[in-house]
Amino acid sequence: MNTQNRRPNMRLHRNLCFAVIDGLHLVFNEGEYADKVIQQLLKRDKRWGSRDRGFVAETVYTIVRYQRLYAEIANVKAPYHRDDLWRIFAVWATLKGIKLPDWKYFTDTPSRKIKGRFDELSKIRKYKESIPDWIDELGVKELGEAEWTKEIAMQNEQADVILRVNTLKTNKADLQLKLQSEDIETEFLPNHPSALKLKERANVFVTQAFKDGWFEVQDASSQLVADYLDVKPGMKVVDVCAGAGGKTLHLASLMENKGQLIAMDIYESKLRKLKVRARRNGVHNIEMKVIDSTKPIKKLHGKADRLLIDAPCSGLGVLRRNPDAKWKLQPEFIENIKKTQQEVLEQYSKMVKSGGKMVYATCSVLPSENQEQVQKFLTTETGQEFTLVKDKKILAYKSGFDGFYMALLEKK
Ligand SMILES: C[S@@+](CC[C@H](N)C(=O)[O-])C[C@H]1O[C@@H](n2cnc3c(N)ncnc32)[C@H](O)[C@@H]1O
Repeated sequence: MNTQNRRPNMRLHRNLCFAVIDGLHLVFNEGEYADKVIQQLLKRDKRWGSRDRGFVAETVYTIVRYQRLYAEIANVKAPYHRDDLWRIFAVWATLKGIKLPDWKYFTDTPSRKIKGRFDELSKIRKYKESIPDWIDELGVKELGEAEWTKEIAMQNEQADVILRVNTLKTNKADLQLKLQSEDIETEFLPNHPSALKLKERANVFVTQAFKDGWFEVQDASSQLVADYLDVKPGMKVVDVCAGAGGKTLHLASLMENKGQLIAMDIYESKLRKLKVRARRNGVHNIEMKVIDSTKPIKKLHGKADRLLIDAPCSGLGVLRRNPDAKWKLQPEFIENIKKTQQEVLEQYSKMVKSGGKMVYATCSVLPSENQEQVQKFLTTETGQEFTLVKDKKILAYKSGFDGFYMALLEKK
C-alpha cells in the first residue's frame, strides 16, 4: 500500500501543504469531487512546477483513499475541523517517513504511536484498505473473501495513465514519436491495440498532440469495450449511454468515420462535451440525441446493427480513479442503479435489428451488476430474443487496469 512508499528526504512546503488541507476540506466536508477539487487547486499558483503539482494531486488523492485508516489513527471524526485535517496530514507524512517541520500544526505529533496504530489496524481489511463496512461486506458477499481482498487492495493503487490513439488522425508509432518530442515517454500494451501507457505521469492535456486530437485518455479496460462490439464502417451504431463519449469516439475510429453513429444520453450537458471532443477528434459521423422521452428510442426500434449499453453502475471497478466514491456511494444507490440496469437492457435492446449485436458493459466488479443482470435479462420476454455470445470479467488485481465487465449478445 501507498503508506509504505516511504519518502524520508521529502521536504514539506507550506503553501503546498495549505493547498492540500484546503482540498481535503472541500472533499471531506463539502462533498466535492476529488478530481474537480484537484483541478482547481492546481490553478492556484502559476509558479508551481510539475513536482509541486504532483505533490498536491498525489497527496490529496492518497489521503482521500486512506481517509478511514488515517482518521482512525489520528483519532478524529468527520466533519473535520481544520486542526483535524492537519492531524490526518501528520499521519500521512509520518507513515511516509517524512520529517515533520516545526510548524504549530505538528507540535505533539505522536510518531511512534502512529506507527503502532498503523500496524494494528493494517490487520483489519476495512481499515487497511479504508472502506466503509457495508462496501467491505458487499465485496465479500459478491466476490468471496480471497478475491475481494486482492481486488480492493489493487483498487487503492494509483492508476497508470493510458492513452487511446485516434486512428482517424494518426497511428500508435507516430503518436509515440510526437509525444517523445514533447518529453513524454510511452510504451505499447500487449492485447490493447490502440493503447499507449505513460512511463511517468505527465499532464498530457497541454500537449500539441492532444490539441490536434491524436489521442484521448482512456483506461486500457475501457478500450476493450468498443472492440467487443465488432463494428464495421458503414453500420448504424447506437451508443445509448454515451455520456461525454469516451467510447463513442473509439467507435467512430473503428468505423473509420463511415456509417451512422447515434450517441444518446439522458443528460444534454454530457453530450455537449462529446460535441467538443468529436470536433477535436475529427469525427464527422456522430448524431447526438437526448433521451427526454421514450420517443427517440421507439423511433430506432429494430434499426441498429450494433448497440452499446455502457450502463450507469456503482463504479466499483474504477475506485483507483475515483477514490472519493468509497465515501459517496450509498447502498440504496446500488439497489436503484441495478433496477436502472434492468430497465435500460429491457428498453434499449429493442433498438437492435434481427441479426444485430449489442454489448452491455459496466465499470463495476460486482457480479450482481454484471453477469447476473445479463442472465436475468435473458429470461425476460425481450431478452429471449437474444443469445449470449461471450462475456469478459476484468478484475483490476488480475489485469492491472480498471475493473470492467462486458457481454456481447446477438439478436436472433
Ligand atoms: C458509464 S457512464 C457512460 C460513460 C461513457 N459511455 C464513456 O465511455 O465515457 C453511464 C451513462 O449513462 C447515462 N445514463 C444514466 N441513466 C440513463 C438512462 N436511463 N438512459 C440513458 N443513459 C443513462 C449517464 O448519464 C452516464 O453518462
